[in-house]
Parts: sequence; structure tokens; C-alpha cells
Amino acid sequence: MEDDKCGKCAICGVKASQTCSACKSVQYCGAEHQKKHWKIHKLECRPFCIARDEELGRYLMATRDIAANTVIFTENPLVVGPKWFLNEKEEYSPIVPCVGCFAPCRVGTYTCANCHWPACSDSCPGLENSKLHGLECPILCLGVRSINPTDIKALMDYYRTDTLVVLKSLMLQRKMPKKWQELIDMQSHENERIGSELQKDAEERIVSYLMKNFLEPLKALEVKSNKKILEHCDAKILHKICGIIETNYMCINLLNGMELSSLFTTACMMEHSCLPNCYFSFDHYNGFKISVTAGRDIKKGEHLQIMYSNMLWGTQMRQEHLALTKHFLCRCERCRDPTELGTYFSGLRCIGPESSTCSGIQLPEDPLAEKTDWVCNKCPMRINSEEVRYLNTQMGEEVEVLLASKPTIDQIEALIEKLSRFLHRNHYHLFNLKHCLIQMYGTQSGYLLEDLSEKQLLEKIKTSEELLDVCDKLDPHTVRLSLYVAIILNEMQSATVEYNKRQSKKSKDVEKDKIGAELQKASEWLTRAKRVLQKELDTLQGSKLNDALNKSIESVGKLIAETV
Ligand SMILES: C[S@@+](CC[C@H](N)C(=O)[O-])C[C@H]1O[C@@H](n2cnc3c(N)ncnc32)[C@H](O)[C@@H]1O
Repeated sequence: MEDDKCGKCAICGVKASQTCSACKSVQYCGAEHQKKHWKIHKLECRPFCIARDEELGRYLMATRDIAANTVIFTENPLVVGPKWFLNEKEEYSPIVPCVGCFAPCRVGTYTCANCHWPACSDSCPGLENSKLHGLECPILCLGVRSINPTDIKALMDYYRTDTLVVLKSLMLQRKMPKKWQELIDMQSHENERIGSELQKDAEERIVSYLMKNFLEPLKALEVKSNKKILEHCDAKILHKICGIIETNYMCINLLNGMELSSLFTTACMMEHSCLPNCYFSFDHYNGFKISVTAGRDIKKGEHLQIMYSNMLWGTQMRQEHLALTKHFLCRCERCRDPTELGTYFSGLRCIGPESSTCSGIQLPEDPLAEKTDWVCNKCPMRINSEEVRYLNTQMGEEVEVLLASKPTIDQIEALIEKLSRFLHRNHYHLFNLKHCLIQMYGTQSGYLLEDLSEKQLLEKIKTSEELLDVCDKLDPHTVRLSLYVAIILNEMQSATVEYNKRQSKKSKDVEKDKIGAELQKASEWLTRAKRVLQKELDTLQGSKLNDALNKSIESVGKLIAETV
């Protein structure tokens, strides 16, 4: 207990002299009343408090030391709905999330009996659930009802599931006023959004659609019945909600491949860092409750941080994404360091002045400045940030198009060779390609592990080690890159095991120790892969890889027993 002269005792209301030392949010007149209050307070006594500052707004701060892997808090979503921003392919896909349970379903088959929006079956339990479809079903009933079920294009144009999370948020005001208040208190950046591309997009995609199809009919109904149904239901509030979602939403990846967008009152207060100290997962069987866990030891006074952007993008790209969607400039240790923690993750090979070549690397002079020059560490050559942006965009598109086209090993290697002329070997575009390549060597037809030459196996191990080194520098406690790291470790072990199996067949007894030590190393990589993958078991890829790791652990264990 710590002394605190302000506040009132939570039990008797008299002037308090002490504060709960764990959470600092409740006061007592003395030890007796604190003990009495514990039954209630233990449910809300958390190792952090909500703090506020001018630049960050609200944030969460540890009020005591928190050990790595401690679950810091859990919380139910304020709102959860289908993915709110679709890519081009998803926009034209006839497979949409069921409005009741979000399982994939085909438009034009089953529907909700009341509003006729697509469902996985007409008896999906989510259709009746007041926290799920029950929230928006009454208002969807105000929309048109007569679309030819065989006209898939018309059905898709009308059943815009990407707007549902906005509508669900709006409907909180009617059924859950406390939650509505929590939602409306969230950061929306509504002023910064005025006139922006984001706002134009929200207007076209969401606001005008919801106004025309549901909110204008609702207003007409209100006039007709002379009864107010929704206090706040104009375009302005819809834009504010779009800003709140854009700033705060969290993705939930379902095991069936669908993605949801969700908002959480407390979890959404965590600030961003490119070196986050927390990670989170969702309970898919319990209303998508979030668990926020310490990714490393956290000291009292540290802010609780997650990452809003992609750890495997270079600083320029992360900064642009954060500025555009979240309206701030990240100043974390990685963003301030031109080498990005010694990885050279954005490094460009210097082409040198016209008459000579240079082996230097170009990095941003001031990585926090939008328009910084990129300077060579060996010669006076410099290029401006626009040129770098252009180069990275062109190369990024080339990588993306190739990877989306089910490429062959030869095609990936050709692109790696081409881009390596311009980029540092750890550059994020090359990282992406190499991460795919190590998984293809050993699994593609004609390149199964047993087909690979020893040289290819050693090359796979070396590339994997380089990728792991980058991951360990960018994310020293594997808070965010668990899946990538587990994949790399698995590839390293499979190539190492195959290589050493071959050595064992041809080696004399003297080499047995060396082979045994290599297999032991492979076993340790598998153990690490299993450990880091714990954070990803709620994802499809994570659970599949976990099964593969279990099999490998067993077979490598047997091999070690046979070898020693
Ligand atoms: C998800 S919200 C976090 C909660 C928010 N601070 C609030 O008051 O509700 C994201 C917003 O918080 C602020 N923010 C988060 N991390 C930040 C950081 N590292 N630096 C500056 N601002 C940050 C930005 O305004 C950002 O758009």
C-alpha cells in the first residue's frame, strides 16, 4: 500500500489514506477495508493504468513490473464484424462472410429470414444473437428486398458486408449506451481526415451506401411514426465512426480463412511501437475475447505497446502507412536508426557517380524526415526520397505480382538476382522473396529435400540463418515475427537434418559426434520454433505449422537416439 491523501475509500467513502499499490486506481481508508474490497477489486485490479499525454492521447502504462508471457488483461470486443476494407479480389468474390457467424458462404444461397442478408444456413445461431447479427438486423430490414437471387453481380453490389462493422457500431447507441459512449470516446482523427483520400473513400464506399439504403429509410420511418429511433444517424456520425475504425481496428484472422475487424475499449488504447512489448490473441470460441500478453519483461512505468504496421516493411513505408491511416510519426528506436537496428532493411546499393562503381550502401540521412536525402556510406552520392519511394514501389509491385502468380524457384531466383543489383541483401523486398524461396527448396516438385544437392541444402541453411538474424534484430523477443521465425527455424532444421543424414551414411565413426551435435542443433531450433509459435496457435498457418513441428520433433528425436 502507498500513501495517497486524495480520493475516498472504496468501501466507506471516507477520506482515503492509501492506494492499491498494484493498479493505483482504488483508494482505501485502511488495510481492513482494502481486504474487504479484494473480492470485487481482484477482478479489475490490473498491472497498468490509463494515462494521457498531448501527443499520444490515451495510453496504457505498467504500474508494476510485468514478467514476460504474463496475460496482462483480457476483454470482450466492443464490436466485431466482417472485414471492413476489402481488396479488389474480395470485392468481387461471391463468397462472403455469413452475417450470423462470419463463416464463408455463397451469396444467393441461404439468407437471414428477416433482412435477407447472406447467411451460412437459415438456422445459423448468430442470426438471433443480439451481440452479433441481432444488432444490425432490424435496420437492414429497411433495405430493398427484391434482388434476383440468380443475379450474382446485383447481389454483391447490394450486400456490402464491408459496411456492417460501421452499422453495428452505430447501432450500439440504441442497445448498449455504455458501449456507445466508449466507442465515441475513441480517437477518430476526424479533423485530420477532412478532405483526405481516406474520407473520400469512406464517403464512396460506406457513408453514401448506408445513408441511401438504410438511414434515409430510417429517417422517413421516424417522420412517419413521429418517433425518434436513433439519436445520431447522419453522415457526420458515420464519418466519425469510419475514423474511429480506421484508427483503432484490430484484425481477427479466423481459422476458416475469413478476416474480421474489431474494436476493443482498452486494448485499442495501446500505443504503437515498431519494437512492441506486447502481443495479443483472440479466443475464437468465446466471443473473440482478446488476451493481451507481455512479449518480454516490462518495467513499471513503461508504456504497453503493440505494432499497428508491418514489421517487415522498411521505415519509409511504415512511416507513410502510419501517417496516412493513424496520423502520427513513429519515433521509436528502429525508426530513428537509419540502419534499422543494424539490419540495413531499407538499404540501397550505391550505384556510384557515373564514371565509377561504389560498394557503399545508401541510407536515409534523417529517417524521421519525409523528404530526407539518402546518402552513401562510402562516396558523396545522394538521391532524394522521391526517387527511393519510386524505386521501392516499382520493385514492390514486381515482387507482389510474381509471388501472387505461383512462381517457380527459377523465377524467384531470377528476381532476387535482378533486385540484388540495387538492394542490400537484407532489404525487405529481398527478405520477402528469400523467405518464400527457403520454403520452396524442399517442398516443390523436383526440389524435394531428397532431390536437393548438398550445395543446395547448405545454401538453404545459410539463407535461413541470414533471415533469422534479421528477424532477431528487428524483433529481439520474437513478439511479432513468431510465424516467420518458426517457419525459418523449421526450414533450417529440415535442411540440416537431411544434410547430416547423408553425411552419416558416408562418414566414418569419428564424424558421429559432429553429426550428433548438428542434429542436436536442429532439435533446439525445433524447440524454439514450438515455443515462439505458441503466439500463433489461433491462426490457420500457425496451427498447421505446429502439427508439422510435432512430427519433426519426433523424427529428429529418433534420429538423435540412433546416431549417438
Ligand atoms: C489506437 S489509437 C490509441 C489510443 C489513442 N491514443 C486514444 O487516445 O484513444 C491510435 C492513435 O494513438 C496515437 N498514437 C499511438 N501510438 C503513437 C505513437 N507511437 N506516437 C504518436 N502517437 C501515437 C495516434 O494518434 C494514433 O492514431
